[in-house]
Amino acid sequence: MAKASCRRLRPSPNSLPDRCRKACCTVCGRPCRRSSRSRTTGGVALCAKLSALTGDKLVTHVASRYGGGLLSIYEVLVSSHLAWLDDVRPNPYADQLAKGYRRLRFSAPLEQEYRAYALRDSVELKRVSIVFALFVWMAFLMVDVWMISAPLLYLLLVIRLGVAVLLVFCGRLILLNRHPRLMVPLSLASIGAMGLGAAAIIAIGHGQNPFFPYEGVLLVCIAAYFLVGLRLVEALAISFLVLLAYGLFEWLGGLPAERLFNNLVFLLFGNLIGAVGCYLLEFKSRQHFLISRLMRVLADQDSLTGLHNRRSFNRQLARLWRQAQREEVELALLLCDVDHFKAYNDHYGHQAGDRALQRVGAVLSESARRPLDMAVRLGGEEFAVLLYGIGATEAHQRGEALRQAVQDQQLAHAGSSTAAVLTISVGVACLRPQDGMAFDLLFEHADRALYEAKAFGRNQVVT
Ligand SMILES: Nc1nc2c(ncn2[C@@H]2O[C@H](COP(=O)(O)OP(=O)(O)OP(=O)(O)O)[C@@H](O)[C@H]2O)c(=O)[nH]1
Repeated sequence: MAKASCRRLRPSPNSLPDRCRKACCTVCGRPCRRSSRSRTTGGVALCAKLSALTGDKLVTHVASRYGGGLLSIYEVLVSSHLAWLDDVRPNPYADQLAKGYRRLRFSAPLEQEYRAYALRDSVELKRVSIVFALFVWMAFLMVDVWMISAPLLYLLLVIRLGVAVLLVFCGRLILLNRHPRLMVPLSLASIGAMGLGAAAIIAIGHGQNPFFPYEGVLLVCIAAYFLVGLRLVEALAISFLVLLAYGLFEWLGGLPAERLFNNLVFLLFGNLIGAVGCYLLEFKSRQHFLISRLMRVLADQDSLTGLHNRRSFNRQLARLWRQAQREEVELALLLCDVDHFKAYNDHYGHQAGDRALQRVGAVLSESARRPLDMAVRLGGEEFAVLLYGIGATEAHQRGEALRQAVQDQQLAHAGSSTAAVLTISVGVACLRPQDGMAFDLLFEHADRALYEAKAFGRNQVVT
């Protein structure tokens, strides 16, 4: 029944009611394996038969059986490889991976982050390339001397040396890397200068020697696609400008139309190959960025609550300890332990226990919203909140607010001898880091306070 209405309502899968979405494969419309949740969050639903196939077999099957275009095959392959992403969402990197980026563009904040990453990632490439470019540019001087004679040669030498001076200027700034924002404009200026210079030299050279090689223009374009770490759109723009200049200069220089046409066709196809390669490189670079960032987040995150895990906490505590010492401010640590949690598990079951921990985690995460604060699940039913630049009195108040907020969640706890609802005990410690003081001390103080809070009857804050 669901399948029949589904077929009738096609071709707009997104307008289908949830039951129908759940029932239909994106490719063939047959009942699928994946849930409506994963379908609506960007994954591609697959019928049982398609899900059983992998790799080449899957492509062949889709293409031959259903006549699907390149787009469908791409979606089927990408979605089947990234099906695991549903387990770690919501997360901006996972969301973007699942959504795709065929147009080589992420959503706004991620796009900025990627560009900064790509810039840092390509600094070394840019440095090597600019030196290499200068070397090759000057090596072509031999071709000029060999194929062109004076007085035209002098004009070529002026252009070649002029471009070389510009390359040295840009190269120096690129090697120093004092102004990261200038790296892309400097790369574009270097490529542009070489492209326009080469186009002018070739057009002038053809005036005297029709065999003067024009392929140097293509070398410059290939450098734009592969050697300077430009994004595809930047490489395409500068290459287009270089080709335009080449066509214009040759036309002004009087190159026969048939030869100009042949040369341009060759250069265009060379650029096409470069652009496809550059697209694939950028696609992979973006994928690497998303996956590596996602892995970093997952490695530092507690999978149940989404809070920081112990590893992330240890690293951050050591870092903040040093910073607090430099800035001469206090660090506060609130150690929180859920009261009678074993009894909660025993009474309501492990799944309910997990949900309760998630609720406690959400309350804690609300209390650590400033950039240098952090909420952590240390393990089991033990949590911590690290607060930067906060004194003992305020830290105690924050602990009390936390305890109250957890109690206000009103999670019934029939197995507790402390209260009718789930509660936490909080141990608070506050220290101003000094020379020779280890950050373990903060932890020890908070642990002792927590022990006292438990010993004095639980559901309370001890500083
Ligand atoms: N549901 C669930 N339970 C967990 C998890 N991690 C640890 N636990 C349970 O948490 C319980 C902790 O028990 P205890 O260490 O005895 O602490 P408690 O019962 O809270 O006693 P007090 O701290 O003295 O109030 C154990 O039963 C663990 O199985 C988890 O991820 N999910």
